[in-house]
Amino acid sequence: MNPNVSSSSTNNRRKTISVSGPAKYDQTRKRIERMEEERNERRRETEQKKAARKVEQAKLLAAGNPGDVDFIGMVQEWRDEQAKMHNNHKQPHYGPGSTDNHGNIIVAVRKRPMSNKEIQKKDHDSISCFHPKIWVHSAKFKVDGITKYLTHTGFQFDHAFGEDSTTDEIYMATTMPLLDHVVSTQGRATCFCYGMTGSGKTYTMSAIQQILAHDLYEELKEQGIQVEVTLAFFELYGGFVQDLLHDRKRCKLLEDGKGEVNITGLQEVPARSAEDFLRIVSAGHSQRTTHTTEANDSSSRSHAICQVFLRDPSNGDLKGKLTLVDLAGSERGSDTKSHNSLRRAESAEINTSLLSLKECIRALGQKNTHVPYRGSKLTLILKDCFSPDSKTTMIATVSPGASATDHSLNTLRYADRIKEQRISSSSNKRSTRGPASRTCTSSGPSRQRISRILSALKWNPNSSENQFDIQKATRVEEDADEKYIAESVSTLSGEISDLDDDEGTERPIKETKPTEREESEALRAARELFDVEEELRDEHFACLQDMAEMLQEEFKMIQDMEAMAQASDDAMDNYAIKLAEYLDRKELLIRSVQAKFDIVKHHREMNQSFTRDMEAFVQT
Ligand SMILES: Nc1ncnc2c1ncn2[C@@H]1O[C@H](COP(=O)(O)OP(=O)(O)OP(=O)(O)O)[C@@H](O)[C@H]1O
Repeated sequence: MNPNVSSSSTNNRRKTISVSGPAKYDQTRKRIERMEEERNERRRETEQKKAARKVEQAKLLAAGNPGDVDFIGMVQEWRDEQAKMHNNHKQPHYGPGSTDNHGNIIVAVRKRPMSNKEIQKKDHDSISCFHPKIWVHSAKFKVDGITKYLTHTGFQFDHAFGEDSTTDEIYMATTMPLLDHVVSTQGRATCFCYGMTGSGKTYTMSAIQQILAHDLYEELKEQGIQVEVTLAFFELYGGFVQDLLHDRKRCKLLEDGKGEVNITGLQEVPARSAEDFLRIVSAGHSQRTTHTTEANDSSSRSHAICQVFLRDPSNGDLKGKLTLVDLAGSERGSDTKSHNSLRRAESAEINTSLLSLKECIRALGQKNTHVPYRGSKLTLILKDCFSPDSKTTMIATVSPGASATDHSLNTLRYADRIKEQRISSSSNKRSTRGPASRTCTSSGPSRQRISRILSALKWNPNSSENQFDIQKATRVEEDADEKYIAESVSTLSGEISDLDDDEGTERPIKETKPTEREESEALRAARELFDVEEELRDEHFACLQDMAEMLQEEFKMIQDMEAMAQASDDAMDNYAIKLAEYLDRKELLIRSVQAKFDIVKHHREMNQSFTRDMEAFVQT
């Protein structure tokens, strides 16, 4: 025993030891017990999850959808969350009462249901539609290679239709406005269906044609318009125009001295009734060129163009023209690897024409005076569809399967680029909004017409789920004019006050203030420069994205070519065909950036001259 330590302190310490020893032990024991409990809890949870997963898997199997249960669960969870915030495409976004003003271009997307083939291949639905948005869910694995997660890429269009949407709804939102334009203004309008092969273009376009056939004659009768309806139906296949209504007779594409494009040999067929119309169109469809592709057993490898002419019965003068274009399915380079050289050349031509079409519609949306319609035969044929007073609808169709997400993303990006430009151009033109947009906002189909088309829909008008109410719609139609005027006045005053605010910050010295007109012109030039610079940046960015994508595909193409070189003498030929396609696409992309760059250059020069004038003004 240490003599320096008193017995009392030793006792105290003993006491402490004897107290803290069992307490500490107790604590440790409790912690171990808690850990064990937690582990058991985790095990129970895992077991429960496994059991639930099994039940879920069995349910999916019974429902004929044996896809990846984890990804399906994640997508469902995400949808449940979103459903709280969004509506499906239930409300009318067309007709009387619609406040949508989509201008000259309407961009819509349609997702088709999963096909039996996809279900058998254990694919799962990876696209969610909540009008006007659509999301593509990409299934990913973390670096550990086990943990699954999803990425969600969203797009917004004028209309987004899910697998439950009927073609009647799609018709009313996308094609009916075109028919109205053609019938009531004797104008021109075009409806395109675009998407990857097997995504539902032909399905959608055929159904639109069915409804259109009835609506057209009813509409002409209702409005008391006397015209002769004639149809031309042809396909553009491998660069050749073939008349589908006359045994696929080859026609010549000619451009006369005035720049008018004519298809010589193409014959119009009179369609005196809806039944006539349908019979002719169905005969045309049966003549289309189809082949089996990786993605579709019966893939249309041509662009099918159905032209509906309204002609003056006395002299044949054109009184309106509606063009319906079922575009050939887009395929990516990697999809064409198992094709022979002819099929690959076919795909290359299709892709080039689709790229060129995108550039033309974008130019139209931007109200560009130069539309690059010479980029392909397709756009050359459709030259008159790109006139400034024409209306255009683009329906992008997507397949829902997870195995098609890359394609779906491509399709949506394509459609988005068209819309993106349209939005920026319409916002540029905000201050010039006038009577033209008034027609779109306030006038719509008659009450009878809405009920006629609605009666074809599967909706029950009495159901509380259907927020479409004919009574209400008619009331809104009556109020629309007044509302339009009020809206216009308030928008205009908003714009004027915006301008005033900006001008306030620009005024440096009171005495040297330029006149109001000169100042607002300088401001407008500055705003326009800002807008076009932004457009150039967007264009450049999108071009780089496309180029980066192409770069990857080209690397793959070279690898494929090298691998094939040992097996086939065709390898170099195929490589050359694909390379030509890539070079064409790049040229188009560069041209579109160059065009934007030239516009910016022009605006910068204008702006500098304004600045010089303003400085000179200040100095005097
Ligand atoms: N909305 C839909 N509802 C039900 N089935 C659909 C729908 N859309 C497409 N399908 C079916 O999917 C298959 C492929 O459709 P479709 O032939 O229209 O595709 P596509 O895009 O025209 O293909 P391609 O470009 O290869 O010709 C068809 O069997 C069609 O019946």
